This record gives sequence, C-alpha cells and structure tokens, in this order.
Amino acid sequence: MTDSTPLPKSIATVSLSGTLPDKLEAAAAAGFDSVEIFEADLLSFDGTPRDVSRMASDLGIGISIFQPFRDFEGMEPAQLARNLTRAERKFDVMGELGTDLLLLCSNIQESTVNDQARAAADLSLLAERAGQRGFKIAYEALAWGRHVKFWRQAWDIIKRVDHPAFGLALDSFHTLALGDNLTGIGEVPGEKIFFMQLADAPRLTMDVLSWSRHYRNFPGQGDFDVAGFVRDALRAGYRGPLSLEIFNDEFRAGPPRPMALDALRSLIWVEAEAGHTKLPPAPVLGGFEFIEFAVDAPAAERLAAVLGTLGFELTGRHRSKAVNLYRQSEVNIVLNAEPDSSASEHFVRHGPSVCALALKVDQVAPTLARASALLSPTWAERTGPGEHRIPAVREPDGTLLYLVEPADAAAMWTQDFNLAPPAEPKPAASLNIDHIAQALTPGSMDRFVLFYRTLFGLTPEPTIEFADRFGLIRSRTMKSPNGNVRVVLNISESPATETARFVSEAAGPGVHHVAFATPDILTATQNARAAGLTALPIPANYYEDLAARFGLDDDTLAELEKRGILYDRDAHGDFRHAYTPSFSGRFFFELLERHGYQGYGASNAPIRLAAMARQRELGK
Ligand SMILES: O=C(O)c1ccc(O)c(O)c1
Ligand SMILES: [Mg+2]
Repeated sequence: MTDSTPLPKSIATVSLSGTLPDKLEAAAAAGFDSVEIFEADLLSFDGTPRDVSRMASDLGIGISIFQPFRDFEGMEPAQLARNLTRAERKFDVMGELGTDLLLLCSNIQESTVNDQARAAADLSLLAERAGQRGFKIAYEALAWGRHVKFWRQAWDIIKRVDHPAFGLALDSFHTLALGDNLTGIGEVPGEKIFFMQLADAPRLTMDVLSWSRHYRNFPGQGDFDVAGFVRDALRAGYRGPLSLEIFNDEFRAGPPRPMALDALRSLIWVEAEAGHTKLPPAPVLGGFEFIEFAVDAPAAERLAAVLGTLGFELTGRHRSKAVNLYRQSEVNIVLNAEPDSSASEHFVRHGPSVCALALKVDQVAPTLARASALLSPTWAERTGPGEHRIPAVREPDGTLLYLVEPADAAAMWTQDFNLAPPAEPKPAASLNIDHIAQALTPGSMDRFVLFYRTLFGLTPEPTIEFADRFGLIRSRTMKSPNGNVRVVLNISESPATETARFVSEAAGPGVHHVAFATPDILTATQNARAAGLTALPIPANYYEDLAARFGLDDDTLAELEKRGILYDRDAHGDFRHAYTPSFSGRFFFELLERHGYQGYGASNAPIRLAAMARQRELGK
C-alpha cells in the first residue's frame, strides 16, 4: 500500500438513527467499508449476532469492532473473576459477529483502584484470554475515566501489559475535549494503535460526559482540530480505519441515509485536510454572480416593482424562456417564471422565493470534481440549443447552487439574454451582495456547515442566539477566506418564531433575505422611499437606547430614525442597516453600510423580528 492510500472508513452504529438494519443499510449505501457495532444496537435487535454478520456481508460491509466493553480493570478479585467471565461471553458474540476487535473503555467506577500495575495485571489476564481465542482488545481512555482519562495513561498501561492482543484505541473527542493532543504519539508503534474513533464538537462549557453524549458532531462541524489529530496518528504509523463515533441527539433524530452521506463526506474531507489524500482544491470565491427567484407572472410584476425601488432595472430578457434579468450595478437578480422547469417546481412548492444562487468560482471543473469527491453530484438544468449550460450542486435543502467562472459570466448573459444597453452608472447608489441568510429546518444546521465548509472552504463562526418574541433563534455565520461570500444560517426549534414560520409557511427551508451593501445607506433608503418603498418601521424606544449606548448625536439619530435604519458597532468599525417589509411573508431585502464592522447586526435582530411580527399581525 502506498502511503497515501485512503484509509478504510467506518462508522459506529450509535451515530445513526433507526433500527440496526436501517443503520447498516445507510452506512453501506453511503459507501462505508465497515461499521462499529454498538452493543445497545445489538441488544435491541431481534436477531442473532450471526444474522447481523450475514446482513453486513450481504451489504458488502465489514464489522470493524464491537463496542463498548466497560469497567474491567482495578476491581476487587471476585469482581475481576466475574469480569473475565463476562468478557468470554462477549468473545462468543464477537465470534458470531465475525469481528476480532473489542473496544474496552477505561474504568469509570469509584471502586476501581488507582494503581497502574494492578490495572496492567488485570488487563494481562484479559489480553491472554482474548489472544487465545484470536481476538484483540483496543483500550480507550474515556475523558471521564476514574483514573485513566488521557491516552498517555492508557498507553503506559498497555506498555506494562505488553501483549500482542492488547493495544490502544484513540478517540479524538476524549483527547481534544480535555485540551490534550497527540504530542508524543510517535513513541507508540503504529501497529499498537488498534483503532481510531473520530468526532468533532462545538466548544461548550459543561461536564465532559454530557458534552460527549449529546454534542459530538462530524469532523468539520465543530471547533476541534480533528485533522491535526488524524495527521499525528498517521505520522505514528496508524493505518486502520477512520471511524466516526458520534453521540448526538439531532443526528439520532434525523433520517439515517443523508446522515450517513454527511458522515462519509466529513471523513473524506478530514483525511484530505490531514494531508493524507488529495482533493481537488476548494474554489476561490468571487461573490454571487446572481440570485434567482421562482415566480409566476403576478409575483414577477410585484417583485420587479420592489427591485425597482432599490434601483434595479430590467436589463435582459431570456431568449427562449420566461426569465428576466434585473441588474443594479454589479448585482444580478433573475426572475424565473418558466413553466416546466426546476424553478416552476420550486414555485409550486414554496411560492415566490429564491430557488437558486450562483457563486463566482475561479474554476468550475475542479470545483465540480471536489463536490463529486465529497459526494455531491453535479446537477444540470435542461438547456435550449446554443444556450449556456450552467452546472450546479444542490445545497442540503435542495436549493441550487450554480457555479460560474468569470470568463463564462459575460458569455452566459449575452448568449442567453437579449440585453438592454448598459445603464448609466450611479456610484452613490451602487449595490453589491453582502450576504444571504437562510432559514433552516431544525436539526439541519450541522449539515449546512459541513456542506459550505468542505465543498467551498467557508469557515463557520461560533453559534449565537437571539430572542424572537416567541422563542429563540440560533444563528451561525460562515465566510469565505477572502470575505467575498458570507452566509447566515438561522434555525429555530420554537414553532412560532419568525424563522420557524418562514420554514413552515414557505413549506420548507430556504433563503429568507438578501443583504445588499451600499456605500451610502442614507441615499439608498431615501431613493427607495422616493420610489415608494418604506423601510420596516422601527420603534422610537430603539433610538432612545441607541443614544444611550453609542452616544450618537441628535442629528444622526434623527436621520436614522426617520429612515428606519438600525445601528451597531464592534471593535473594527460601525454598521447601519435597514430592511424592506417582507414579500408575501417569504423573504425580504436588507440594505447595509459597513465601515470595517465584521458582524451582521445580530444585536438588532430581536428588534427586526418584533417589527416583522407586528407587520404580519397588521396583515401588511
Ligand atoms: O459514552 C460512552 O460511554 C462511550 C462509549 C464508547 C466510546 O468509545 C466512547 O467514546 C464513549
Ligand atoms: Mg470512543
């Protein structure tokens, strides 16, 4: 095997929802090589271990390990004898399952003695029994183990046991949650690392047991350096499976098949991030080339009127389809009313709403190759003769994400559209797309984070929470390294929040607002007002508080209040923003002016949400 051969990929059955057969089928369908059989999944399965073995082999997957065996070492002699008997029973099960590896967690019992020599003596007995039957034990330090919490402590004991059937199991969660790392792993011969479990997690302040049992997630979804962990283990010579072991309430509640695909995507990505394999590079992003709305003729007319108030002009008509292009400086908005298209399908299901986004990428081909390597197939709309074919990938909610190279963009517009002559530039009122915000179905935040991070190299910022009048919104923002693409992801488990209403009333998740940056928000809002659009009204109390918080002068405050402009400041600069009223309750636009400010006005989100709820209640 050459050194960069991909490692086998495995997943613990505890990571997926459903029955044991559901889990095995999902893992096999995604393309995993093997599964860890989690004992509780076997115990609740109505069939023999032999049936499980047969099912796995029929599906073409192996069983990498049986887990967990617990609380063995350092107990009083009578208990040790019982534990050895218990082990023999588990060896019988392993024989039927057809796996030779048993995961043993470090003892968590209060009664286990703090004595490495004793632990090693006990474990030697276990190793000897396992070895006689052709089995091996992988010993794992649980972060909440009574005396063995760190992998080095497990390794010290393994050295004392010094038995070919007894080796180390590494689990990235236990190591990284304790703030530890694999420094020193070079001392462990590669073949003594019997198994490696991977999990990421958000940084949380809580007891490590609850953290581990509820908040683990796939590599790339949390805050741990899982790639660094894999790199160190590979450098030490580990060549066994990369296996996901994810205890997560949301994952357990989601459908197993898409979850298994995300799982494998995360492993393929982390193996490449660790430098072991190579993926086609993530694209350099140049922003959004266009945003496409699914409409019918009446919605198109109303939306064109709103866009008109923001300075957009009808710039092109599609040569063969009911599709119009509206342009304002560099921003392209496409209104698609073509029957029998993916847009019309979207319109029928969701009403007027964003059905596609287009990203400017430096190179399309490697981006598609990367997406495909990460299990996201290319999608292509049917095209008329001579029309430009724009490849796309689908976001986890099905929204199309088109990929456009700069060289192709101009050709796409000129070939497919009858374009009006370019409009006079109006620099003071010019816009560009600052960010898009998406409302997600509960339980899908991690899926979106993984998608944008692995395919496009966007980095997530920590989750924040803000209050809606009817519950909590959790929000995570993601940004490309050059800052050209920013995405806000919002989720709410409370059914009556504005975010949850968007998802339920629009019959699914999607883009709920598009934010345009302007160099001059006073002029932009003034122009919009003159053209008939009044910004979402903001209560006077808000401006009272602004005065108190930021010490803005009276004239500035009066200007902001008159135009419904909200204000924020961070260490880098300040921020002004205003919102259009919602369009049929489905989406809205934001105008914003940034001066160094890095955020998205989250502190103003409760004000915006309440103002939108008020408008909804007034039937506006
Ligand atoms: O939470 C647990 O008990 C548990 C069991 C097995 C593991 O491999 C692990 O990391 C945790
Ligand atoms: Mg583990």
